[in-house]
Amino acid sequence: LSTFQWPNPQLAYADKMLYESTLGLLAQGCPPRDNSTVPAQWLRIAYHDMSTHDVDDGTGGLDASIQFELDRPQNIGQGMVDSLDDFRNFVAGAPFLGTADTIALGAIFALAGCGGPVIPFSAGRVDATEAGPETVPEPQQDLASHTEAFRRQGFTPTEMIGLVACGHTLGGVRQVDFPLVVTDTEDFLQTFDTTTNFDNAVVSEYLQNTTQNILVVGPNVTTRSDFRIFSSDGNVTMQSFLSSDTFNETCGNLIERMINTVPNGVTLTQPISEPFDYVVSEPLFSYRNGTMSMATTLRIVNPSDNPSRTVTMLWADRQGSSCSSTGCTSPSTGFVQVFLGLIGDIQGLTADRYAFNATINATTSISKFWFEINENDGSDPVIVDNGGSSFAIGQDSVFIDNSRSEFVIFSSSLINYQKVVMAVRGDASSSVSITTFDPHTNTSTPPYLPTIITTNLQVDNSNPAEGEFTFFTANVSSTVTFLNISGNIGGVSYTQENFDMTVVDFPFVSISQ
Ligand code: HEM
Repeated sequence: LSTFQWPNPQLAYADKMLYESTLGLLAQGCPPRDNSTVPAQWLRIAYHDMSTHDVDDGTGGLDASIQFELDRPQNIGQGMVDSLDDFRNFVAGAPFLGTADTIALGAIFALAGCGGPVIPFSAGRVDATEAGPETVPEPQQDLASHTEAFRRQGFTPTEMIGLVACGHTLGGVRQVDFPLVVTDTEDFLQTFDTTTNFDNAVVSEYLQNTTQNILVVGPNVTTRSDFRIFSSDGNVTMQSFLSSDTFNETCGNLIERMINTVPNGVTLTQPISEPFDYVVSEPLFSYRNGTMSMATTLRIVNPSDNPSRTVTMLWADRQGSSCSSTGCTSPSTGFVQVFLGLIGDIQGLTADRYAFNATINATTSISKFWFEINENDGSDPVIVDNGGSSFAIGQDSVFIDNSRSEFVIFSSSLINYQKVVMAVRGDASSSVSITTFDPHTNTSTPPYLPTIITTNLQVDNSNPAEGEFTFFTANVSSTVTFLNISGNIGGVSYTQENFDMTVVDFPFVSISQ
């Protein structure tokens, strides 16, 4: 079983972006853009970003420093900006999954979208805050410079041949950006091979001398860098790539290493090569009239087609008094099919997401929950209990009230925001603050840097105190993805880290203005 110990917001979110973000769909079918293809642009930016790595001192690598390097001739091209726009528009960044991780995801989707190998995804890259060295190889440089550049990036001369052939199976060279390479001004883009897909045509056409690859046969001999690299070992490596299995396997391995090349000290997560079997979403609490409710969901991968299946949430209270030893139970309120995106489609995987909305006595509350999946066919029910420890609710004294909070929309403009209402088990002398992570900056050009703001909440006059609870509030941007909560009630501190705002279900409130 592919699983992890909950809570692990980083692994859960990495799985979600790999399997449930819409980014992959932009690469599906290897679609055209700017005379090239979307995946070609995504693969090129991944290589250029990684090119800053230096094995000798362990600096640079895939770190999104490309965002600060776009004015360099080596990084010229509309594809760079378009790719960064795709990444920010189709993957909502998180404190533990930033632009560098998204560039890595882009490379994975690029290969998969064009029929190439599926490579595993590890998250955990750290976004740079400044430019790296100017170390992207350029076509006019000689073989010795390229061999040294790849050595510094961590690749042998043979791996250099592989990496360049694997990269140059997609896309081509644009005339406007490289007029000294593509001299015919009628030629918008000179593709590296005659197929759009990720395949070894770049190799076979080169070996058959039919290639139109401008970096092999271009009019400018100085910029025939692919020729110099491909032929550097007497074509031995290129010959081996005539086997598409060898080509695909080598490319998968080399590009996986390429996207996992990070500065020393950066630790990547375990590689995700299949969706986690059971993923639980952020529990969402509400309090009203002496009763708490908790909504959550459970994603189940590859469920059999069984209409008799029942999925039940069970939980234990905080004192052990109101629930029997087997726990309180709440049946699923329904399920939806989850589309596991480009990669799930290739892997032939499906998933269902079961929803729960448990009604909980606010005084006895909840300490942990777990699930039972019963196929009702005589087989033993499956217990999903986080490896035996259940899914623990750390504290129930300070929580975002999902039904009192609001998603506020001004009908006259595009501006909207979220009114966060925090339920605090204490009086108005309590204090509570949130630190919000918003992956969006107010700029329309890279670098796209996150905004992190700490806000003290105020007593919410529109939600008067009720039962043991006082309500506090603050408005946050509509694009906040995660937040940390820190409260103090009568001198006792309560915290919750990485509350997932991307799954909240705040009621919509429209304000006409
Ligand atoms: C000596 C090494 C390399 C040189 C000199 C080189 C040079 C170039 C040049 C001049 C272009 C044209 C860019 C444009 O017009 O937008 C290009 C495109 C491209 N390169 Fe490389 N490259 C090298 C290595 C790599 C590697 C290692 C990869 C990835 C593994 C890669 C992936 C790509 C891709 C996918 C494109 C097509 C981009 C598009 O069509 O939008 N390149 N390369």
